[in-house]
Amino acid sequence: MAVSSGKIIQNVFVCRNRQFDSTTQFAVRNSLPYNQARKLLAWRRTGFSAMQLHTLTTTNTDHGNRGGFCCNAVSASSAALSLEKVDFSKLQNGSDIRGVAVAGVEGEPLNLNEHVAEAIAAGFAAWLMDKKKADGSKRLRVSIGHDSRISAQILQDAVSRGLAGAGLDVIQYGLASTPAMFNSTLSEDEEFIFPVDGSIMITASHLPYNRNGFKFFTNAGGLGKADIKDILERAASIYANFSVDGLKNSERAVSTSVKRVDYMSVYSSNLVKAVRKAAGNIEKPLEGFHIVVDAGNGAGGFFAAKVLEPLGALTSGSQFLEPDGMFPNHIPNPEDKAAMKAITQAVLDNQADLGIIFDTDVDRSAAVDSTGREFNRNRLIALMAAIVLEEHPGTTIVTDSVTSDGLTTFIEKKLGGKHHRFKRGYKNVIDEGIRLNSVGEESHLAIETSGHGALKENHWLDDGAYLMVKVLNKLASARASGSVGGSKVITDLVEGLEEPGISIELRFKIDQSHADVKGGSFRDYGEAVLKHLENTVDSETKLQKAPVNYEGVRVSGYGGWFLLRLSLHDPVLPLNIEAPSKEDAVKLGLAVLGAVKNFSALDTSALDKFVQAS
Ligand SMILES: O=P(O)(O)OC[C@H]1O[C@H](O)[C@H](O)[C@@H](O)[C@@H]1O
Repeated sequence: MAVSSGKIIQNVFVCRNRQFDSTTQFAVRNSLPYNQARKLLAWRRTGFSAMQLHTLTTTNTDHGNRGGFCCNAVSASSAALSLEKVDFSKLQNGSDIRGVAVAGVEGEPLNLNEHVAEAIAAGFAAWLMDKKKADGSKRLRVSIGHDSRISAQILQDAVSRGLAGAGLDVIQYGLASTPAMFNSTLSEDEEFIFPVDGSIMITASHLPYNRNGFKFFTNAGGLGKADIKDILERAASIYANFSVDGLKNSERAVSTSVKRVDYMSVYSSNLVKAVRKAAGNIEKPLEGFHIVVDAGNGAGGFFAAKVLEPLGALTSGSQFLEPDGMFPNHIPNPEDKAAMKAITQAVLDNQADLGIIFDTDVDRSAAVDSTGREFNRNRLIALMAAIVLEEHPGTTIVTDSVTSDGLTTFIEKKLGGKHHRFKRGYKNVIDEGIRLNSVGEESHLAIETSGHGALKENHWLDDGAYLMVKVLNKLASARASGSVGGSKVITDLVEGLEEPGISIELRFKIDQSHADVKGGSFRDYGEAVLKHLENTVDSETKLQKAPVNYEGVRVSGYGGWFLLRLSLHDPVLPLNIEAPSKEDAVKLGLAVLGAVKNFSALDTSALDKFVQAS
């Protein structure tokens, strides 16, 4: 694909958002299709401009940057600004920022409005200038992209103001994937103004429509927890110095430093080139394959038109490619049962060779073979491990903690690799892959059951689209070597993977208002539960603690295993059980229940129900 189809589109004027009056709202709402009208209602309390609504609807109907671009403009109505007290530290979610960006959901007050977003962007700008030791002789540049959320536009404008106000150049990519944003810090093309010094993706992954957030990148990768904390602290002091008058009056001179580029075309064309190269420079290596894509109305719809079709694949029957931040069809999440059912049905209905599904911001993916067999969670890891171990015999595969025993046997006995089961959390898994290499242990793949997977060859970037490119390479090379169509080559790669009869995850909430927790931290309480469970297991002859374990308490018994651990972010103890049968799973469940029953701030009702239903 010719890169020149992208290019710089235009300078963008980024104004502060204004609330428009109810007559205008009514007029605009009545001119909208049903979905957009619902979005407008959701937005009433947050305030946004008529032009932004125009942008929103254009984005929604003009999927995947297929050539249409729209420009923000200054709206005319009066400002309605307020600066509420915000606890910035609450916006940290591990190595991401997440918050409530749309008001109206009970119990979920808005804490990520445009002013907060502007302060966070200014905080990132300050952090980046320190990091890059910018001395003012060169303007730093930052790219901004977003997924399909209804708050995307307002946050993109606010972030642009925060960056440009700090003296940085801003390049907006519009609807984009998270991995593409990281990529823009790495690849080079001055004509398209990249590499950028930093990048911001506006996304809350698969969370409900009212949430949003940010992920940050430099060419060293995604920012970690400590950097996010630093940025939020800087943002809090910047915000403390905002004043209503200052915000009203300072339409800062940012218009010259904000531009738009169709970067997704560049990124997609690189994926196309990668598949062509792997297939021996064949122009259409997927000719004859029928592949359906389910983007769940997130940002992944580009994959059908901009990757699969140029490679020759038929994509009819693909679904939910249009961005729609209300996610009306299913949650864009390859771990979600309804989402996997939807893509499986599409594969079967269309008699397709393969199905591909992405999460909202395309850093996660899963596949479905032509028989309707799902390749997510452990099976996706087995598939990727098989592909990577063919290329790098003996390499270590790093995974999260909830992977199955059968996967270890498969990687080690069948594929001849090493399985390093580490902690939950994509950043933990990726950082561990990088660390292993730095201490001399070769690792080429770090992957989570959630569908986040990163390859060393791809800069350790967790890219759902790139994982699927590796799968496409297998299809293409099978075709090149004369095999007939279909996805048998994929199915065969996981042959021999032992799968449990039953696999469940139950999540026990810790009641933070309970007298046993009050005043203390839920983490301490959770740790106490885990310690007690560990002691109980030690005295149980039928249960054995995993000899090597990095997170929580993992125990084998009754032909299966369980893992109880603290959630990375929430006051929750997730319990995973896998066993040959329901009966065995219940025995494991009862062992857990027996150990934790006296912790009355822990809600184990889901486990009670599970063991009683046996
Ligand atoms: O610990 P949990 O609550 O199960 O959450 C764990 C998950 O948290 C986030 O969503 C991360 O992006 C995932 O990489 C991680 O797997």
